[in-house]
Amino acid sequence: MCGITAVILADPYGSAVEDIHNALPILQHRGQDACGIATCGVGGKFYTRKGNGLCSEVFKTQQQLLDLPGNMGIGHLRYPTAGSSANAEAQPFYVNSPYGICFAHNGNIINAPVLRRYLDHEAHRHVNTDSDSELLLNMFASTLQETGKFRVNEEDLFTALRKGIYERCEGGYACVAMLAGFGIIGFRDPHGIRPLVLGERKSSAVPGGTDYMFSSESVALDQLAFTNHITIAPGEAVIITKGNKPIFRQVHKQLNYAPDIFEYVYFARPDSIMDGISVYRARQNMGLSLADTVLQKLGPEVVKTIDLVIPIPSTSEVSALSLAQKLGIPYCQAFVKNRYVGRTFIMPGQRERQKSVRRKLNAMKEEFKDRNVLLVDDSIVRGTTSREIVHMAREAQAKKVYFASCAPPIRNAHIYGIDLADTRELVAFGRTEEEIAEHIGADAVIYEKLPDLVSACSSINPNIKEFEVGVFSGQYITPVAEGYFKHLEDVRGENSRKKREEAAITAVVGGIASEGDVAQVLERAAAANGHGESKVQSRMDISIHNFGDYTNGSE
Ligand SMILES: O=P(O)(O)OC[C@H]1O[C@H](OP(=O)(O)OP(=O)(O)O)[C@H](O)[C@@H]1O
Ligand SMILES: NC(=O)CC[C@H](N)C(=O)O
Ligand SMILES: [Mg+2]
Repeated sequence: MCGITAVILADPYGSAVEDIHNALPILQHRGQDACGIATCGVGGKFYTRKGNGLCSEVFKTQQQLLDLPGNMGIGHLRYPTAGSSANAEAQPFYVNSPYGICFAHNGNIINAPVLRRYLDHEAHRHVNTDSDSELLLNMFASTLQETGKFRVNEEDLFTALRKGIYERCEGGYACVAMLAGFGIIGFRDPHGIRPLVLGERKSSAVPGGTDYMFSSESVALDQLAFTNHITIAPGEAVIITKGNKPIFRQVHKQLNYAPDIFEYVYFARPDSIMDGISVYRARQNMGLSLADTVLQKLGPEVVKTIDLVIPIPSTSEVSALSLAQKLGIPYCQAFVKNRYVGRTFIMPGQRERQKSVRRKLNAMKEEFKDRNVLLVDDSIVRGTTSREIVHMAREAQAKKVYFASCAPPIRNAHIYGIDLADTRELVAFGRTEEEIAEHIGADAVIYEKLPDLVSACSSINPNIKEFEVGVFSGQYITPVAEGYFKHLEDVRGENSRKKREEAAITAVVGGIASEGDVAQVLERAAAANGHGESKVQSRMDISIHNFGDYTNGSE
């Protein structure tokens, strides 16, 4: 998941960067690695600022915003799922031909190697990075180029989207684009895997004029006073040109409407409505059904002995409260979160994630001491949080520690938006529930059942009958080409090799380690790469040598 937004103001002299810059922190939970804004000013000139870091780190001064003039623009927050986390892969991307296009993407393309080959061998376009988003942009640009026209119109754009993207690119995508001097575009994949919503606001400068904003989540529209939210349908594209009303077009026939259920579990903010489903209500429902499963699995006698239901801040708080209410057990926020530490799961690097759990959460000992506690989290993915948290509860002298997850066991890769090198990173991979409990140190682990999770969401909007649940079931909504998982592993392996080498060079140059040490550690790390537990050993070796955190998701 990443966060995307695009704005076009009715006022030709207005400044779109203000709204975009205000929207990005609201969507920050969708991507913490990189951030960027591109605007289009007088004469169709683009202005861009982007780079690695949070929004507040990339945009530090007022001048940096003043340097982005123009009444339309697009913004992006990145959580890398393809390519690397290099600065060069921060979005929006830009191509100068045809017409000048800026582009931002949320999602993951699963036939990237095919597209890359096509762009190189047949379309002869230069693709500068390993990002799948840059491929999408070039597929669009290359097809648009085929019109050979001096100036394009909306029809040409819809056709280029259909031929260049919908018919050739596979995976999950919600995108915004901006054509120099022309307008903005928003579109969504034919399954509606990734979200996109449009809102409008009365212009404060032009009587009768309307400003428009696309956003990954409705919460950004709410907070910036954009109303009349319209969910972009799967396979639908919307073009908004300067001073005009949006043109909606079903560019590709809607395949099965299957939003990614993980948006409701973890990605999205609770105060967003996605595909007509309130994330808050969906999480409440998850808590209610999980309460039933806890009762079934532990039995009423054990449940009676539980003193407290404790959420793992922040995402699980809504579900944990409804679970506690249903079981009639007191709810206690016994883990306190440091509000200045970001989301742990979407951080790059296992070492960073582990350190962050302890920096982010503190257990109030008085609440745990001599009590039986039921900890509730939205999901257990790598087990980084749950393992650490259970230890913290034990250190605080809890008696029994049960752990409940609002999502079922995750045993498969998430191919449309979670950065995982390989399924062996998943704590549930190849483990039974008992083994997972043992691994994280809990007395028992209770998981939501998949049909319960689906109905927690679909009961709110019965028009959405299907969800992308591949991460739980292994059955993905789009066909997955043979060799795709191997390709993912190779790309991530290659990235972490590069990072290892960079870290080693830095260590030698900085006098932290000798060349001999480095060679030895690199050799061991390379040999261990991809072989389960032995990776941990190599990671420890490297951290002993203080090379910094070179790991990028895959290790
Ligand atoms: O099993 P794991 O690999 O640890 O991943 C799952 C955890 O990561 C997420 O929390 P995160 O800290 O990212 O965000 P939050 O504050 O929104 O809960 C999620 O809410 C779980 O707590
Ligand atoms: N999380 C996302 O949506 C990522 C978008 C794109 N695949 C990237 O890695 O930059
Ligand atoms: Mg969490």
